[in-house]
Amino acid sequence: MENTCIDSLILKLHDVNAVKFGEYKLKSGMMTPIYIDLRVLVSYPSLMNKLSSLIYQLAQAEQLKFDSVCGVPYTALPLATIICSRNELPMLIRRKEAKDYGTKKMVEGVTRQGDTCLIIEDTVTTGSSIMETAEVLYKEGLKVTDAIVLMDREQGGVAMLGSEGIKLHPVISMSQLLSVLQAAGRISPAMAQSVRDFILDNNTFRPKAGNGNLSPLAKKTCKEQEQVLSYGARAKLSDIHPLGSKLLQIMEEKKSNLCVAADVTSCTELLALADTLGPKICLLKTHVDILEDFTPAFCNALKDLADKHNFLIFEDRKFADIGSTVKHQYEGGVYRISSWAHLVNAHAVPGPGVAQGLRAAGQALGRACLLIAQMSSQGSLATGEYTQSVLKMAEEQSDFVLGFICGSRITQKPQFIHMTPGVQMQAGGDGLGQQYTSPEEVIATKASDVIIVGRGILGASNRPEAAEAYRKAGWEAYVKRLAQ
Ligand SMILES: O=c1ccn([C@@H]2O[C@H](COP(=O)(O)O)[C@@H](O)[C@H]2O)c(=O)[nH]1
Repeated sequence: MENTCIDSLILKLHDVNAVKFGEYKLKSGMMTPIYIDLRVLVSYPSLMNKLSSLIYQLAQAEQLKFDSVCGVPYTALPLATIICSRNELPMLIRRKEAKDYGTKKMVEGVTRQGDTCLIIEDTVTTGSSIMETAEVLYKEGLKVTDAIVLMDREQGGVAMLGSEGIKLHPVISMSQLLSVLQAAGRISPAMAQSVRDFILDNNTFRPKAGNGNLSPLAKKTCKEQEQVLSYGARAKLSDIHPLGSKLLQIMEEKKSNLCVAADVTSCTELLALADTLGPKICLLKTHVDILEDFTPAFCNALKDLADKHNFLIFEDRKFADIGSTVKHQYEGGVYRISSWAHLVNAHAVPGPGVAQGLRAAGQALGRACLLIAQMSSQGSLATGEYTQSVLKMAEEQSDFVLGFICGSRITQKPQFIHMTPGVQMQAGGDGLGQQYTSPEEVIATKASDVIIVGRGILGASNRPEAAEAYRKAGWEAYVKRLAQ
């Protein structure tokens, strides 16, 4: 990007009164001798076009990788619109307030879990407006790694956003603006110096001491560290559920993050699967209610195989009723699930009582549960704020909830284990709503911990060979994530 071009745009910004000197109040309440008012830009389309081009050139020069662009409302919205329209990039619009009808969405546009969104902002002082937008995008399951700002006031925004894991790229800095205006005789050297002094004296960023003081989003900065904790290291965490610790140890020992979804309808076939695939898996997932010849003896035989091959059993029961009912369903009836399944899962729809009911029957037996935070099926309603509420529910009951069924990592807390169904070597679907993602994408990119594979293995002509291919792919993706 040429400086002469930026210099002339700075002068143009001054011409149109987008840069004002005097006594002004900032969003934070702080009084400032210089005010940048880029709201006026909408009245100067040619200037708006040029500034939008500069922003996009910077994104290209920095080789930023993103799937969509979101302008911080409202001033940066038209800038983002021009950039996206001219370069045919998908755009997202962040609402400042949810509609009270229709979808009630906070983000308009198509969002896909794990996608990266580039934020565009007009002016940054503290960085808080970018952070507010990032938080809304995080809730939609998006990642934000970079933001571009037209005008950085150099008062701590870069450092603050950096501490939250977002790299801020300024097009114009306050120092540059002051130098250009001074050189052009638009402001006196004394004025330029007094503004410089103000900027130096009013840095808004104070790094917080220690991880414990970090905001939830700042903890996201520790994301990389926590994602790269090995399964073995996580197994030794003091606050991990004992069964979570056991599972992580098994994963480390067997070099396997593969859970087989043993969706077959005969006990004999299921037991044969458990015996042949047992050495390759950390977890075997059942749907006991699809077995046509279920007998209580089957449960004992399965438990023996789990001991023989050192894997855990996960009954994918998806409990979703009031606590009292799920307690009966879990420990009673024909299946007596709590007596043989190490792990079960539950929807969070009924509220915390569902996990309380399961805990009442399972805790004394050393069992644990997973909450369903997201689903692999097309059009799933378990997204955004729902997923965040599931996370909160899990945090409040972490003595019994050891992790999640999800499409991608939803929390950086290393004691929670993330398990992802809808996995096949080739992305695609099954015609009934199931959507598939590859082991590499699930573990290395989406930072989940366990791949759950059913038909990718069951439909293969050689099941042990297919299971080995999935074990290897899942493990290699994990090793890659550790090395990132
Ligand atoms: O969101 C979810 C939750 C659970 N499942 C279960 O996982 C397996 C997937 O089987 P495939 O043959 O690999 O499609 C199956 O038992 C589902 O009930 C899920 O797919 N998605």
